[in-house]
Amino acid sequence: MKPKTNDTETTTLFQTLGRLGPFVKPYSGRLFGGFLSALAAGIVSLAIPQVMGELVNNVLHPGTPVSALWWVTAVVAVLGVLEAVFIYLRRVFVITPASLLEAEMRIGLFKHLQQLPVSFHDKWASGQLLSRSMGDLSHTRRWLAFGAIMFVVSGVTIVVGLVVMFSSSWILGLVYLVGAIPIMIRSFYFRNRFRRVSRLSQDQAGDLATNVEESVQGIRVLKAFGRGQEALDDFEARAMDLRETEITKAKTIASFLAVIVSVPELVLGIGLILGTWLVVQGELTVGGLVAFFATAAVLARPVENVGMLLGMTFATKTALDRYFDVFDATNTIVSPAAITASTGTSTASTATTSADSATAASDNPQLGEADRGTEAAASSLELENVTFAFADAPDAPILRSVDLSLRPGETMALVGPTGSGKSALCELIPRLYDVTGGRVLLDGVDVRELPLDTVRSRVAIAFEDSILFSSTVRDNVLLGAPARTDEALEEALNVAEAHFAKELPEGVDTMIGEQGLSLSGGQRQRLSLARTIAAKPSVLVLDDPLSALDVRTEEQVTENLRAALEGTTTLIVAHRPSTVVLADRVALLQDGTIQDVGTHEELLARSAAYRDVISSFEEAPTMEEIL
Ligand SMILES: Nc1ncnc2c1ncn2[C@@H]1O[C@H](COP(=O)(O)OP(=O)(O)OP(=O)(O)O)[C@@H](O)[C@H]1O
Repeated sequence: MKPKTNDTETTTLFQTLGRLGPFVKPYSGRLFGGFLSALAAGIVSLAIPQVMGELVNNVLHPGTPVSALWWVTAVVAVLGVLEAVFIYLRRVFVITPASLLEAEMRIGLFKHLQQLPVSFHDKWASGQLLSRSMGDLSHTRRWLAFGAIMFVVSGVTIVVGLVVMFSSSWILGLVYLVGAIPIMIRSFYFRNRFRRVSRLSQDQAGDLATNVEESVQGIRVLKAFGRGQEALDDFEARAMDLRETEITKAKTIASFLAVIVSVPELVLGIGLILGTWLVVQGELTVGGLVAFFATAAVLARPVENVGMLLGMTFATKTALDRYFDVFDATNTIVSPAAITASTGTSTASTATTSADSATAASDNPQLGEADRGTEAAASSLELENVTFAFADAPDAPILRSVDLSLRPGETMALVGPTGSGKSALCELIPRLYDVTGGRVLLDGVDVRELPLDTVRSRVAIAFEDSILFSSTVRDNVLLGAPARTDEALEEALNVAEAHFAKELPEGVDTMIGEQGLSLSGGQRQRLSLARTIAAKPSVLVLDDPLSALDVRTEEQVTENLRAALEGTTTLIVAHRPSTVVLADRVALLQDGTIQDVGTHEELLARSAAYRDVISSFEEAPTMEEIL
């Protein structure tokens, strides 16, 4: 089960929000402009009650000329318009930076996800990554564009409003301030509760996204096995869990709002009684009392907003924690620092850096040359005492003391029982995983000591599960090709026996993949193989990429490969005797280690284990055919 949640809180609110600093810095000018506009709008709204107090004290009495009334009204109207203008300016200032920041953080996360090793993706559910790069960042944008600024402005408005109240009557100001005590106590409990429930809801939303993704991807299986109802029940249970959490969240906010709204109302009632008494005692003017109430009315909105904004701020902290959970995941498969610096590849340092081997790589003209864009000569490939264990099972190595040596241009078949670690071995070569012991050597140099770009351009791998992207046949096949020419495309399609691509409605420009034409398993495999061939690697790793082809086509493809990739070092996982026969040598992988290496005939003659594996092959030919 992939980890989905991280309930442990390791950072405070300010630490998490502080991490937005570098992202916000380029836009600090505009955001500050937005803050000033919002502040100005708050201050102007507070000035209106003062003008009204003036109106009551100095204008509204018998004998005042009507022109004075007009004058005061005009001032109030101008202040109202000014407030509206400042609110408009706040939006204008913040909308661009907030949306740009959201886009940049999203792109940054995607880039990081691309760089993170396969072992990271083994552990993380895709729905969690989706919700973190979409929903959580939208939340952050909304908070930055509105929540953060309004939170500060509301706070400032409340403080300024209190000062104004104190200046007209310290007793009334004190009553209003005392009312803040239950609000502060409630805020404390609200903060803790809301933080937990908000994290739970965002994690559950991620799980739900995973569920939708898996159900859509596996729709055929669900339908074929009549398991639609179970899938629906499972989805419904998760959706209802999320609903429960959302309700708890809403109740948490509602109970906080109940305090935050009712306490000021209560304070206002007490203020009315006290204020009237103060007016009767001659200690407060009627205008002062009116100004107090008008100020309290202006403050009602910011006080009410503080609850909602506090909730939004904590939800944003959770969203950012979830974002940084992924963003902070360290990339363990990187280029050595010394070579990175000279090639300009942007990666972190690596534990496997060695100055000697960096020199070895740059001294070796074959390995030191630029990567994509050149057709590489064959390389030798060696696995030297290799041990490998997956990160989630470090004490149960899949591969132990594996020694294997392929000469430049040699084709070696790798056979072994299912689950013996053939795919794991293949994935060590282009560093999709790193060995946990021993070394993988390309032309005598440890792959961990070569720039990652070099390794990935020298080694091309085709998987059994052929992944095609929503794009044209041309783009899919030429994905890693040094030359994106028609000739390269034609050659790759021919070798992979993928002539069908030219017969598609729009030929090689037909859209395929999830958003395009559906292809059969064998067609997908052939295009995936063509993609590997078009990459013109010096080491070709074929992890059973022909399994969906019929025997004749597979034989044809294997023959084509031998002719077209003459001089390319090839390691091919084989499940059919026809593939094995065409290889120069065969390696038998069993119980996590290489048991024997030799020609097909040699192994047949001397290895009972090999004969067992061969006879278990689905399409096992007769002994006469084999010999
Ligand atoms: N991410 C992972 N974490 C832990 N164990 C894994 C992981 N991926 C694969 N395994 C286990 O490693 C072992 C070797 O798997 P691998 O896919 O390399 O076998 P294989 O020889 O290619 O099998 P097949 O012939 O069926 O394709 C299996 O027992 C598998 O369950």
